[in-house]
Amino acid sequence: MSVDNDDLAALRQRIDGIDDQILELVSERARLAEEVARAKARRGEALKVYRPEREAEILRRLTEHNRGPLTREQVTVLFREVMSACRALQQPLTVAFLGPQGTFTEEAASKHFGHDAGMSPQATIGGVFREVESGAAHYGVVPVENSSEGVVSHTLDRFLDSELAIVGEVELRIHHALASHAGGLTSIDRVYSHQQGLSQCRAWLETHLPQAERHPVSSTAEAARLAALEPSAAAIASEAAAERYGVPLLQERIEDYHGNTTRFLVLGYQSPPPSGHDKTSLVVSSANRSGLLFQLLEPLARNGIDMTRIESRPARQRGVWEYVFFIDILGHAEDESLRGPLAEMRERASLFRILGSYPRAI
Ligand SMILES: O=C(O)C(=O)C[C@]1(C(=O)O)C=C[C@@H](O)C=C1
Repeated sequence: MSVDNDDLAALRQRIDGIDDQILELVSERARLAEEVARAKARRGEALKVYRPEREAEILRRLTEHNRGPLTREQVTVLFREVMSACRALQQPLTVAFLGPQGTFTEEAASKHFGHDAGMSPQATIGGVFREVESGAAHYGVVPVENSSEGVVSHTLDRFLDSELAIVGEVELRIHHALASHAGGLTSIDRVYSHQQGLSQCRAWLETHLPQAERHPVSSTAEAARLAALEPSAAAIASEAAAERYGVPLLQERIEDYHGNTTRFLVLGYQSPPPSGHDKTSLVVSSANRSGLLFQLLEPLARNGIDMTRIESRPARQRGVWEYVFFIDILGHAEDESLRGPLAEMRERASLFRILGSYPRAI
């Protein structure tokens, strides 16, 4: 054996030793998680297996301690999977998401809950809400906004007639690929995607596929399924969806904006306690008079509360030209700094509902 081979064998032997230690430690951690489940049962909290604030705290601590060479993202993925397995030992969770399989929402749900959660694809955003409302799923994941295309209004509207709370958020970098059996761009006569996919790649399409018809469909995964059936069609979808439906990639990363990111909400019946890095989502409205919005927001401005988003939507049941405002602010509703301003807002509003306080996306 050469010296090089000796080196390699020695290094692999050390890796084997470390893997044995990791296995030993991960097993010990899993046994402790089982003990945590028994402790929760003794306190009458058996059903509260998933603790978003605790998971966020663990991930924050570990990424702060991380000295490399693994990146923050890699450490987060590893430990999310460890927690996912430990959670599944306590109770298998079912997570409804906007399907079908292969959507970006599925990717967001897996990113957040890991691969040991049971995933239940739903055809519509309303379907995801219904699955959680009926108890068929423990949690739901739906898209709420995209950095280049703005709000997913159907998600916001659905909160107006649902008791569900927001228990978490997930941010996912969205990379679109063009997938087709056509072999080359010039043979493509139609492009399928979700409306958001078509919009997020508008400039690319105008430059590279001006001749092709755009066909919006229910999801990017459905687009990949259709492109698999029609040789002269292409799909704008994730690489994972193209692979799932066996459609070759013609071009990767065709999104117009490099930082293209979608934010998803995790829905459930739970109010996570403060984690130290939280966000609060509210829906507010008031009688339609001048200065309404200023009046509602003034307590936030006066107390230096950061507002990260505001959307207005027609109030529907409340009357024509009446609006509700969906507002996100930094902090937890139980934080001392937020209690006063929120109480003042509540007094000024005719509709005031906290949709949830939850750990900020990691
Ligand atoms: O600390 C808890 O409450 C646990 O159940 C343990 C644990 C973990 O694996 O660390 C698992 C699930 C929860 O979502 C949070 C953390």
